[in-house]
Amino acid sequence: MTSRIPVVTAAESAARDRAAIDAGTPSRALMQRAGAAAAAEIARRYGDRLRGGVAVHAGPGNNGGDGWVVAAALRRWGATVRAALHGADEPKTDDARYERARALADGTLDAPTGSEAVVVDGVLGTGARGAPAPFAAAAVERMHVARASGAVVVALDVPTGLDATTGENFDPHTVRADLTLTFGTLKRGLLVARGHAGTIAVVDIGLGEAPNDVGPVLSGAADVARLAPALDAAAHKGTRGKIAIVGGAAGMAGATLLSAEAALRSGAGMARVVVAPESVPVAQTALREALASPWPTDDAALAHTVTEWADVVVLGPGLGRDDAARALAERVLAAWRGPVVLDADAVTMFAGDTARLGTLLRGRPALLTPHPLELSRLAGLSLDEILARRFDVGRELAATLGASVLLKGVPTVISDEHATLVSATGTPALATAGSGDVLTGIAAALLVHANADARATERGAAAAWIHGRAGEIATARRGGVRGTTLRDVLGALSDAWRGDAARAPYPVLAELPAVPG
Ligand SMILES: NC(=O)C1=CN([C@@H]2O[C@H](COP(=O)(O)OP(=O)(O)OC[C@H]3O[C@@H](n4cnc5c(N)ncnc54)[C@H](OP(=O)(O)O)[C@@H]3O)[C@@H](O)[C@H]2O)[C@@H](O)CC1
Ligand SMILES: Nc1ncnc2c1ncn2[C@@H]1O[C@H](COP(=O)(O)OP(=O)(O)O)[C@@H](O)[C@H]1O
Ligand SMILES: [K+]
Repeated sequence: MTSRIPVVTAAESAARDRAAIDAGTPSRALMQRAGAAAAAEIARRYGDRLRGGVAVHAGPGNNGGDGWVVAAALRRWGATVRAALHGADEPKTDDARYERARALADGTLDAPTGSEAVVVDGVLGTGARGAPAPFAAAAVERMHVARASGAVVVALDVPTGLDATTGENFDPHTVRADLTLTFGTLKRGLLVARGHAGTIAVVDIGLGEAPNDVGPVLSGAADVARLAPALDAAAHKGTRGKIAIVGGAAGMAGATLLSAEAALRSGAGMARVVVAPESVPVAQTALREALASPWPTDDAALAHTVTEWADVVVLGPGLGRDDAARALAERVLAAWRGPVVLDADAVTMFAGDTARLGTLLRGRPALLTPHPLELSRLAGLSLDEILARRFDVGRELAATLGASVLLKGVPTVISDEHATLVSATGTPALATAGSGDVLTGIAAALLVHANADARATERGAAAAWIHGRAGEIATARRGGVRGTTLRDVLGALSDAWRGDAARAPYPVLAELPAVPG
């Protein structure tokens, strides 16, 4: 059973299939495993609905082949199955032709009527190129109509009309699935286009252990549990770690406070916000658990409030980007040589100056947590380029900086020279101002609290996972995204840390919930 779940492009997916075939598993066996596992998952999840009939829409390639295996299996198990082949009179691959013939050997399959309670999308998978041709667009339209009248739509491998590599969609010619059963690997596009994929389940088809390369792999609850051990029974506030958060220009103290509270709710023993003098009184009143100090004006104050006090320093929340802020950031980074998290303004202020930032950061655990616009400014690349290369761009920059780069978004990608981790938890409830500050605080706590040999990249990935999971829990409690605030997310951190998310049984290797609107 695979433990590392690679997050792949369409080409990488095909290459992994080919490697398994070259290693001795016939392609037909892979197709049969994919189809059989998909049929079993459909029966397990939608057993009650099977009485309402199943429609299978098959395309001309191997994605259609998977569909014929599903059709045959569900019919054997007693469901009324109807099926249609789209785009050809005969499937175009040997395996798909064989599986269609096998499905029809049990008796003809009528064409779908549109009244079936379960619809299976086997029209296009990883072999799709560009916008769906008219035959595929017509099949997608039929699936939209069925879903609008109450059917559940299950996509095999990838929803038709979704680019498996980029997540680009061709709406209205892209399937909106309730469930996507994806085979052996997790396709990048599914993580970008969560709204189209529905629940995503990665199903084992026996491709074998993933190659141990630097390609992206999915982070999950098990990784967090492995990384962050329980707190010591004899812990005191000193051993639980002290986090100094430097930021909070006038009117922006809240950013540091959100970080501080998130750090305290993630295991840290003490948090100190180091803010503009006028922000000190408000910080003290707003978060009684935190210490508050003004920005240091001399070395003694810097030592007292930051360098000789902290275990981890966060730089950036609400810091501002003027000359004074840059001077403060340089002073802190030069005097403090321990673990740092750089966020927001502290990232942006080094725009076009990555060499200087690399000099300041090298030789210690360092995590940058930019959102795509911040990374675009820092790296001097367009926002479109960052988004198009979101799975790779952080690794390249990390090499220049000697630091880990956590690129926020849907999904979040955390990388250094040696590894790329992908965290795919969260809901749009997190898309509000201050959300990044909460993540920063969690990450800071994890720079103290984690197994000693864990790299900053792994700690950052765990932080992103916890942040997103807290967002999911808060959203579920509020019954939707609207009405959920960061206060709810902070309140859900304790449950996120318990990590008790139910795990789907084998052959599901990983499951990502449908994202609520
Ligand atoms: N490889 C394996 O061992 C395994 C693969 N598996 C399964 O196979 C899937 C990949 O199969 P695949 O490579 O046959 O591609 P697939 O997605 O069926 O599409 C190709 C067909 O669609 C056509 N087509 C292309 N673009 C189009 C468009 N825009 N609009 C309309 N048509 C378009 C294209 O036409 P052509 O370019 O040839 O003219 C061709 O006929 C994969 O997702 C998984 O489900 C599993 O069984 C596990 C083992
Ligand atoms: N739709 C979404 N689904 C999941 N996570 C999201 C979504 N929108 C935002 N997030 C997460 O919320 C955080 C937002 O951070 P950021 O953009 O820095 O916000 P801010 O600067 O306002 O604090 C990131 O961790 C991001 O991944
Ligand atoms: K499909």
